[in-house]
Amino acid sequence: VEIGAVELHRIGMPLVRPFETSFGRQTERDVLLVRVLTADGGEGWGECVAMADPVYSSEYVQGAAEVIERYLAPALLRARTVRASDVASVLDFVIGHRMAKAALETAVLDAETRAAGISFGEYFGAVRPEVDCGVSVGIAPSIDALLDEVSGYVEAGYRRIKLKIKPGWDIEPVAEVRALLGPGALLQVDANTAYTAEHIDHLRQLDDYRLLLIEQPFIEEDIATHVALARAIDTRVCLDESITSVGVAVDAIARDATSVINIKAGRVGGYLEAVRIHDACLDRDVPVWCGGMLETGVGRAANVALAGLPGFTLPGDTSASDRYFAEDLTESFVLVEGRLAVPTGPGSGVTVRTELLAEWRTRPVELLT
Ligand SMILES: O=C(O)CCC(=O)N[C@@H](C(=O)O)c1ccccc1
Repeated sequence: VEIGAVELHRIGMPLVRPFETSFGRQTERDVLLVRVLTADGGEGWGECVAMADPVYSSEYVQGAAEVIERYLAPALLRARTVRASDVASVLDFVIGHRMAKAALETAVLDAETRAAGISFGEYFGAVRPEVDCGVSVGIAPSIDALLDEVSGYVEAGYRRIKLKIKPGWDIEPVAEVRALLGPGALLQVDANTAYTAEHIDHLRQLDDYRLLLIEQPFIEEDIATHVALARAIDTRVCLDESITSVGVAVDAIARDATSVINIKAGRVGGYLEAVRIHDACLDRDVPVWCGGMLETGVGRAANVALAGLPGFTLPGDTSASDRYFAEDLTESFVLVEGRLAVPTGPGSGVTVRTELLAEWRTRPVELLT
């Protein structure tokens, strides 16, 4: 596509309930959206998944907006005519800033596929018309509150429960939820790097609860301790924050640090790298699932399309819109028998509701040409 201009949109969306993890408590999303305008009047949208503060990764929304304004959008505008598959190389003079780059690449991909009349699912190689959905459950104020929230999600039909854990909130919540769900239900935990090597013996207790996996117990850079844990426990070790590219994924698998991977397009620089990680994992019989970053329908649509690929054999954090938002920025994603349908329309297949964009805006639109 020929890039005419890039717009940065910033909106605030309250969460229907606080979302607590080992790195903090969130009550709203500060969302940065990128809109690419093509010379022939087309458009494409991309959602930046960076959080308001650099507590999950080093990226944060205001930083992403600035690196797009100052470096990434000018480079894309200078390149003028690009395919989505060119964007990573146009932007690779900037080190890191993967979530910012992913938003731009996705906007170009959306514009390109809309113009070509093909869906993200077709472009990525999705093989299923709908995907099994899991749900991520935050750290709760009490065990009773946790069990209430989990019961609601079971009622809603979610096919997998993921519990956030941290030292002091792990074995008991897992034991109580396992008792509530029964022995066969799909259950996993996510530590978001909250543990250290000293906790390996403690984490061994998780083997009593038939978990699908334990996600990212240690810090992003510490592959060796994930290897030590994988040797010490039966529960599969899954990486999230550590996996920033296909090269890192292949290395972590080769070192037996992980045997299942959470793929988040924003974390790895975009959906094209996400598909490359999927393909590498498929070749190595490593199952993958689609992670989430509380996306609006813009990012959610792309995640659901990605989750349609053959190697996504575990339910992802691809929840319905109402898991996080009273109202979505696009058409709502509604769970049907614990599944979401892969959008079939051109591009992402969803439409940004411009009246809500205007209503929820927290900053003036930035037009970059
Ligand atoms: O369902 C979702 O979109 C959220 C799933 C989830 O738990 N995301 C976590 C994570 O660590 O994977 C997260 C949330 C917010 C910010 C960073 C990470």
